[in-house]
Amino acid sequence: MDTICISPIQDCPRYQELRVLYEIALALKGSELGIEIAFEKTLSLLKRHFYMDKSIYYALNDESNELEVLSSAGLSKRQEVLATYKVGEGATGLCAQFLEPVVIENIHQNILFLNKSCSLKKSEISYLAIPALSQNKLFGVLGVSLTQKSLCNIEEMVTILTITASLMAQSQQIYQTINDEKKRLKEEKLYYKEEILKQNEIIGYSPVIQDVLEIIGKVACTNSTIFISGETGTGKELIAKAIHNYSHRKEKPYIKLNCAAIPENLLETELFGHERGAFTDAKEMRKGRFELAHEGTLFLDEVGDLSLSLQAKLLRVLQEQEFERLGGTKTIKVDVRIVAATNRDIKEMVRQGSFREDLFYRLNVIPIHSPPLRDRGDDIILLACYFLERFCRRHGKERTLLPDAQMMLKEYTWPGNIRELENSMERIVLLAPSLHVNAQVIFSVLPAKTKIPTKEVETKADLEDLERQAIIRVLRESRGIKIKAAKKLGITNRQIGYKIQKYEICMQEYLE
Ligand SMILES: Nc1ncnc2c1ncn2[C@@H]1O[C@H](COP(=O)(O)OP(=O)(O)OP(=O)(O)O)[C@@H](O)[C@H]1O
Repeated sequence: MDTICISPIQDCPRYQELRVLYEIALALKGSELGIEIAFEKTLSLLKRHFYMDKSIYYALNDESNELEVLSSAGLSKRQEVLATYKVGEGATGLCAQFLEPVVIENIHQNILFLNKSCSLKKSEISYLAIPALSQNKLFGVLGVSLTQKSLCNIEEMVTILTITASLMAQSQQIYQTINDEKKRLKEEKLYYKEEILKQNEIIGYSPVIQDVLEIIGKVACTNSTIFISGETGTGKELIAKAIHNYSHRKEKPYIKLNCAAIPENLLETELFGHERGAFTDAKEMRKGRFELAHEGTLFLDEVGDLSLSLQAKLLRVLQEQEFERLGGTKTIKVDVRIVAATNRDIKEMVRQGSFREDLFYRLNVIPIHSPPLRDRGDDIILLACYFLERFCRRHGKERTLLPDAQMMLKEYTWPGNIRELENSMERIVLLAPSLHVNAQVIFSVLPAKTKIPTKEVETKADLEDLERQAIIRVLRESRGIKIKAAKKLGITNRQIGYKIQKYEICMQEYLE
């Protein structure tokens, strides 16, 4: 009986082709991390297995509409640069133009084979250009040149190369998507970083704030303790942050503790931390703000609210730069720069005995006074415009301050200082009915006792300003009805029309 001999599957040419495709798929796996190496492997696999002279992957440059070599097996770096084709140019370009494979059986006798890389050898016979498509979009062209040794059933080769080109296009697409996303996130990060920096900017040109900025510039890079005094909302925390940001500690932590916001019994733990089991709820060891601020800056806000017993503990840390966690015996050494602040009259507290004198002198090494807003002159308008712009951007609106509105802002006393101005500007952006914000709008957001300012009439401009304000007031009272307003003012309809035009009064604002 004849024995049937079954050849091992490895000897079957189909199996070999599948094997190459399998290896290509493996090479392209993980190509999102960097496609150059994966593509190089792929092209080398093709070249080696099918005895090609060279295999090249051209990526489509969307902007220039050119095919540029992304990776190759068989070309030198110089040849890669030379081998750039416009879409439609030569066999490679035609393949990209018509999104179809282009087969040149004899490259030595075909004008479509341009040989721009100047790398044509006698051994090369045929050239195949295959479009690399993913989701019907062209990403590039896979070009290979076959030799006498290449096992050449051209049709089969086109199939294998079409599968390979498609896998390469998909890899390129994923890689590009990830790269674009990374770029977008990087730009976004930069934008937010700048925004945060902008929000930490101390705005102001008035002499009083310039003095503060000068002191910050001089002392930020030292390790001296700083004591910031000033009314609520004057920017004491902003000053503390600026000191940290301008110091050599800026890359280290900036830690804040508001001494007034934490109950007395918890404040000690907040400052110094606690060991596990120090008290009933202490299930884990916890570091305090002093430890967290190691090598950085600790901002003690409302330090005037510390109890006398905590003042004594704080004094010890400031003197020795060491402490123990609550319930612990280990001494912890820290290197922390202290910036303290209060809006209370600390000297008076020292006189009355509610703030330790020795602690006050320890903290008050470099005193900085944050001036109230009412003393900052034109900075009020500068800050108002700064906040107006910020809130307009945030709420997608457009608003501008008219001169009478600016005058009113300047004349108000701002007991809540810059914080009050900031909040008022946000309300104005949200409530102002139209682009031009006038004194009436400001009046409606400020506390009731505020008066619409009246100015002495000295010049023609003052007189005109007064006339403008009177017309606006009457227009508002008349709900934008011109004839009614004219009657109230005792002028004709034509006269009021002329003045509305002259003073560029926006009627839309007063119509209901
Ligand atoms: N010169 C300034 N330029 C821009 N924004 C400022 C300025 N001063 C203060 N601000 C802003 O005003 C608000 C209040 O400032 P901050 O919290 O620093 O005041 P504070 O004096 O620490 O207040 P408190 O005494 O209530 O703790 C913050 O939003 C801050 O960004």
